[in-house]
Amino acid sequence: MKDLVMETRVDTQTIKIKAEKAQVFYGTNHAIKDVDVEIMDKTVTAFIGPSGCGKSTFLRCLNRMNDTIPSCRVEGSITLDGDDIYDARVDPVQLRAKVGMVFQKPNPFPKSIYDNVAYGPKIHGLTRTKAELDEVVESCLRKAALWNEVKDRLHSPGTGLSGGQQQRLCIARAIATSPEVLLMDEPCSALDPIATAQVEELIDELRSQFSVVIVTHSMQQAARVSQRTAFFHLGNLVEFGETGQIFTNPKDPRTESYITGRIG
Ligand SMILES: Nc1ncnc2c1ncn2[C@@H]1O[C@H](COP(=O)(O)OP(=O)(O)OP(=O)(O)O)[C@@H](O)[C@H]1O
Repeated sequence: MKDLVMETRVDTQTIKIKAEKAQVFYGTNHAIKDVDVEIMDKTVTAFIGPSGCGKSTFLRCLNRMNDTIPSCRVEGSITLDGDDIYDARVDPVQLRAKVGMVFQKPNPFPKSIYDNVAYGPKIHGLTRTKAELDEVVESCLRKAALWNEVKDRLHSPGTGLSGGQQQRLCIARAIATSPEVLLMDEPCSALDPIATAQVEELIDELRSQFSVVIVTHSMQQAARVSQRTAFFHLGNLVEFGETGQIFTNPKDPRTESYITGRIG
């Protein structure tokens, strides 16, 4: 594992998201227990841990995606730039423009490539003219490393692209609202190794602009893309620190068992 860990340093100390004593229940199932986490700006944070440990549940708390699950209840405090995201005055749609999300399975809208990216800026009124919107679409497709492959077919359906291209289109769509944080739930699990490498490269570029939080089953991927890693086990956050330390010198025996393949 050691040789895979990138020696990148966390180059900012600004906290974007802070969770304190976060709890999540699905009915009586206590899925997340007392989690305290600080997500730093311009940093990639990886959530790792065995299946069912609560990584996706906790990720979805960070932009209130769990609001859409009727049995789900969130307690504790989660703030973005110091403001409580669960405050009654917070509009979840506005929150999700600031804290965007990319899912495991690429899910482009049944619209053109152009309209997939233009959708967010349009509904949030971020551009005034067609020319401005064209610029945003082009710049997001470029940032998502997709422009050259689609520039001649912007009005073809997004669903007609390959899986890897569709995932990069979903990333372009997510960054079109200029988010401050991008949540990615196993974004490469449906992709082949080449498309995975392209998305990983993209993640590294995106962190110059905002925070990225990625759930991954691949410890190699966590080691390659993240600067900080959180290890979850049975709904608890067991250990959270710099990725190099977690993979080479874990403090908790449960983390060590997981990264050496003894649990999970
Ligand atoms: N929509 C849901 N409704 C009810 N229970 C859920 C729901 N989603 C997750 N859970 C439960 O919450 C717990 C944590 O699941 P979660 O999917 O967050 O784990 P995970 O670590 O992301 O797992 P995986 O790696 O397999 O995706 C599990 O007990 C799961 O059954």
